[in-house]
Amino acid sequence: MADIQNLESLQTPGAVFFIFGATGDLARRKLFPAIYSLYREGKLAEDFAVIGVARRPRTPEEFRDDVHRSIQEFCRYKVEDTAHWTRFAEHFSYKSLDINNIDGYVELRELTESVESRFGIPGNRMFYLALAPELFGSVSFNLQKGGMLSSGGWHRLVIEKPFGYDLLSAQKLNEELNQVFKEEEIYRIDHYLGKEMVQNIEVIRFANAFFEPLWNNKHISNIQITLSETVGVEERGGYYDHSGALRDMGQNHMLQMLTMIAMEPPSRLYPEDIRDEKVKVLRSLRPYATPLEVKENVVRGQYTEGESMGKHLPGYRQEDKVDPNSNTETYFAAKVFVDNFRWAGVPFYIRTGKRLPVKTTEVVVEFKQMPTNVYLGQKHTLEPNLLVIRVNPMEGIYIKINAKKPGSESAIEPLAMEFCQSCQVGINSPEAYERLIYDAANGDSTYFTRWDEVATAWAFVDRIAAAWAQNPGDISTYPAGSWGPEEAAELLAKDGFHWWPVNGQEEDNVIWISRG
Ligand SMILES: NC(=O)C1=CN([C@@H]2O[C@H](COP(=O)(O)OP(=O)(O)OC[C@H]3O[C@@H](n4cnc5c(N)ncnc54)[C@H](OP(=O)(O)O)[C@@H]3O)[C@@H](O)[C@H]2O)C=CC1
Ligand SMILES: O=C1O[C@H](COP(=O)(O)O)[C@@H](O)[C@H](O)[C@H]1O
Repeated sequence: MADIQNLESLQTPGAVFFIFGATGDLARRKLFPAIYSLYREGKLAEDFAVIGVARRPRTPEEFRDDVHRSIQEFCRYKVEDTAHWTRFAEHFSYKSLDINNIDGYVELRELTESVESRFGIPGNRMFYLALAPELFGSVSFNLQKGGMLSSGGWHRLVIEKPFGYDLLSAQKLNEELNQVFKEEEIYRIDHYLGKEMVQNIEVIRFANAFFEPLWNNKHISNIQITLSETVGVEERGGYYDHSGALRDMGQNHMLQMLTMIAMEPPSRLYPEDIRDEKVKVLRSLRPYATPLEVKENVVRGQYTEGESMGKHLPGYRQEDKVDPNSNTETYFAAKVFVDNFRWAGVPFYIRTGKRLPVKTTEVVVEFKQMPTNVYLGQKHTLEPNLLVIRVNPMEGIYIKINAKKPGSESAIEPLAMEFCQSCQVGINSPEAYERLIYDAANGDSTYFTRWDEVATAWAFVDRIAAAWAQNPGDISTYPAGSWGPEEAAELLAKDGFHWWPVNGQEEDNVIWISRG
């Protein structure tokens, strides 16, 4: 394993990065731009190579043109210097190959060995599978059979979500992968774990003496996690209609964020120590015992036609490649409990959905009210204190406190003290995929999901999915461009809470003090 204490100063070790699915959407929008950003920042050593693999024929020049276009469109750095571009692009090769056909792997091995000898790469190979999950098993088996795993260096498999459709299919997939790769060689991507502010949750919690003593059920009344999107299903209707919001966002990104908020401090910052703490949280999630409990605690919804920013939006059932009678949820909200000493009795409210009014990822930690309100006589109700962690698109944190209105005798007003990281750091903030590719190349698995995390998350989610499957038509609707079904507000109202506004849509009465 790399010396993870010194990662910030490391260049990646010499390696070949294989991108299986190199003609696909993920490679174009995320992977090529991430590799280019790492190169621009000097984080990739010169002894690297990228081999793109997919069925479509491409000459090396055509492939490099694809990469160039993707960078110009999606990367935070643009290509400006031709000589610099040529030096970067010469590291890229392409192999047209049907993953299921073993014959092509002989040529792939020959190409790999010639590239390794040209750039002096010591046999380290990282296989990034930007492919449909049905192909994961076949490709890993054929990599072994085709002699791609017998070079002298390390071999790592990076795989995209979804990791299975439920616990059973995930177990089957994992068994297939384990026939070829050891657990420590498998890097399961959850790109939310690569986001700056998701990683910052750990620092905010474990590097600030005034949060940790309050971070428990004695002082926190509830926690809200929102992952809202304005987009619909775009071109991914075929995949999404089979998946739905619970599997697409809930099983992975939402529960991973919850673990970062709820985990105990690890004794050391080694990957396995952190992952041990995260899996303990997942094991402590209170399972819904009956379909009735699911109904009472989990809201599901599907968007109908609506409007956003003056634009008419179609309903989900009218989207491309979606069944016109589909009951797939495009929204869910849930009340979740973490049954351990720290969190007993504190509800975690989580929600995600497509076609909501704003794109945002935010965590709101709401603190308990003061034991008594000494200002009640002066007719002041006190707002609860909040800590808000903004993950996306705004990055930063703010705390909301009550303060005396300057100049008045007794008026109290809520005051938000904000650090806006995205305002300060802006364009230099690394994209999630940059960080994750960099970490995988350096052998740091901290921000990848371990098998027991994936399995435990599926076990929790499967109960919800099974209850829904008993009554598929029992789904609420919400107009596209709204905040989801009304039942989601009732979920909190029953407990005396409400969803706090997100993404800068704060209440008018708050005074802002910002740095950034
Ligand atoms: N796109 C995104 O934003 C995200 C995607 N993901 C996941 O990433 C993975 C890839 O997604 P995405 O890029 O959108 O998918 P695409 O459908 O756009 O791309 C799939 C790629 O797989 C290649 N491919 C398909 N079958 C074969 C085969 N038999 N042999 C060789 N290559 C093959 C295709 O190339 P060709 O047709 O030339 O063979 C293409 O390059 C999926 O698991 C998805 O769930 C996860 C999060 C976000
Ligand atoms: O994994 C996924 O994430 C995206 C949202 O990611 P973000 O980084 O833009 O917040 C979501 O649109 C997609 O459906 C899902 O598969």
